[in-house]
Amino acid sequence: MKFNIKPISSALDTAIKSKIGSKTKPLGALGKLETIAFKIARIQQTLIPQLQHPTIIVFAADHGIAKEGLVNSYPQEVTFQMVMNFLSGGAAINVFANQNNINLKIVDAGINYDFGKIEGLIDTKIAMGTENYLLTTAMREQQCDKALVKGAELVQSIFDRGSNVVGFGEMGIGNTSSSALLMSMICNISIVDCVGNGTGANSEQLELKIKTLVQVLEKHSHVDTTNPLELLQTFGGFEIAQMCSGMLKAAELGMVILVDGFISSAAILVAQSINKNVLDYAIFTHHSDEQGHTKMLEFMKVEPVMNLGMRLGEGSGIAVSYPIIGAAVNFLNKMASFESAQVSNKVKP
Ligand SMILES: O=C(O)c1ccc[n+]([C@@H]2O[C@H](COP(=O)([O-])O)[C@@H](O)[C@H]2O)c1
Ligand SMILES: Cc1cc2nc[nH]c2cc1C
Repeated sequence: MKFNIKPISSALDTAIKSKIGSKTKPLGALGKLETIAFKIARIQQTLIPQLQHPTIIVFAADHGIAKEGLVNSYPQEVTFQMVMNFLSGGAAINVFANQNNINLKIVDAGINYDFGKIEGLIDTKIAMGTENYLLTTAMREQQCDKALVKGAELVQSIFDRGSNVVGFGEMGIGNTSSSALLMSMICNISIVDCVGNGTGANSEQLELKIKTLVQVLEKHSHVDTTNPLELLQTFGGFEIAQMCSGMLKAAELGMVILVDGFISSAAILVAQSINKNVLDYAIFTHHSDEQGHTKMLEFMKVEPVMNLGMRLGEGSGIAVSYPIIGAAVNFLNKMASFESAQVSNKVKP
């Protein structure tokens, strides 16, 4: 798949900065809100940006490795059980998305469960979960390609329905392990520094998780670390692959991309090694408590909107931070300027 992501033009940068500077506040006093407003105005190439039809997509999939219980605290079934919970409106993401009027889409990217015909679940299923990467690659090449196509198509359909801001959330028992492996390979950071507690591993479980992932890396020691698609195929998950291509498509369409926690960030980590420009379109909504997230964010040289010590996934960080992002757009559009409000902007020399 090819993505044609335009680097963002800097033609409006001075005008946007000057509009932010003209507002009735001391220079820089809105802190990070100013950075967010600047970024969104830049993505949309306008001085009056709008957030239209915000949508969070929750990509859910299973991981072969999780059947063994070597890297995960909760059983694999929790993936489909939580998807049922999403569909009946009882999960954290339902509560926060409703609170902030965000559209929610739940996607079966490859869950190890047959849902039959079920209302509200989008079917982009590639298989009943990935293979166990202790034994073979997580995906076959065609499966990885198919996942990339489906993720991009889904984002295109959301754009076609009038959305210009899209958040990427996920659910998948075992997916912090895939994310840590991808991070270790792409960032060239020891796996020990990429692995964290996931859903809540204790010290013994964490030790086993690290030991297992070291074995996985030994098994795949010949993988080409400069080839992001090979990495995705070897260590990825179907939800991570679909998020990755969805993000690249969103950037191609000029949408604002909202990134959630560790797994969502791992997806854009892969995406940015396919096309660096994707980062220009992305807002990292929160700093997850998952151990590896700090170094992953540092590697991409990005600063998240907030840190509430959350480590849930589902797109919950996106939904909770959304009012902050709305505030950034609102101040840029609605605050008076020194001139319009006739407030003196003369500071003492
Ligand atoms: O988003 C995060 O930063 C985050 C951090 C830790 C865990 N999670 C969620 O927990 C699940 C994966 O954890 P694990 O321990 O099974 O690999 C998956 O469903 C994620 O949504 C999510
Ligand atoms: C209960 C539960 C809810 C989740 N939501 C995202 N990942 C999750 C993992 C578990 C275990």
